[in-house]
Amino acid sequence: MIEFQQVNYTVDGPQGALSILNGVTLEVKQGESVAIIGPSGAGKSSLLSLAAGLERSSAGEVKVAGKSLTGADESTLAELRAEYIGFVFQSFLLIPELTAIENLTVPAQLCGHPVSPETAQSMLTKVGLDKRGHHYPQQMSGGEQQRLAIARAFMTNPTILLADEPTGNLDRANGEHISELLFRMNKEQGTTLLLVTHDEGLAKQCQRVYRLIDGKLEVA
Ligand SMILES: Nc1ncnc2c1ncn2[C@@H]1O[C@H](COP(=O)(O)OP(=O)(O)OP(=O)(O)O)[C@@H](O)[C@H]1O
Repeated sequence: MIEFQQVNYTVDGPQGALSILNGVTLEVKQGESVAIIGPSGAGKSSLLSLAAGLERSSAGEVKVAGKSLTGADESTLAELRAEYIGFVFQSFLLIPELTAIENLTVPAQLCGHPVSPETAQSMLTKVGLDKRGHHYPQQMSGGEQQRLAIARAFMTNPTILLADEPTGNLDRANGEHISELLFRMNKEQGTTLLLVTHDEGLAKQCQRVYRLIDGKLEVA
């Protein structure tokens, strides 16, 4: 479902070219769960961005659902994302002008997966935000915003969920609640999970764990 073949990723840093990924090869099959761990700045978020087609590899090939992202134009990448991918960003990327319910319904509509406010409300209940539907993101705590971002990623029943520190801002109880939700989706809907996490408990629940170090993946 997700394939990286000898992927390099280099960006322009203040002191010239900065190599972030250097020959990353990874295959995640449908329904698998894989965690990526590694030190801060190792390139974990960059790896997820490449898998989502939000960034482009400098060399090698990235494929999603058998389709190559390398050389694909922006509209093809947008279609692939809308069809297959849910993304939980480290910074949430909620829309400040929209209420919690609207943060679920509007992006789903824009991706061509319209959902009713009732469906959105039941997703809010699943993530423990049932009383927050009419609140705006700035009226919610960091952990609540994170749960809303996770609910948004689930709205379209994505084939692939890419999540960057999905339990990062949550206390233990809420973190466990969210990981339970992630793995329930993984089992019930066959969702392919690729997670970046510092949460050892979450990583251990995944079928495979890799460490990203010096631009390369090694089995953890
Ligand atoms: N577009 C860019 N331009 C310049 N530097 C970048 C760019 N994108 C990422 N970097 C740098 O690449 C490195 C890897 O960043 P990335 O966010 O992927 O790491 P990470 O492993 O997810 O870190 P963390 O665990 O702290 O979130 C960092 O040093 C970052 O500053």
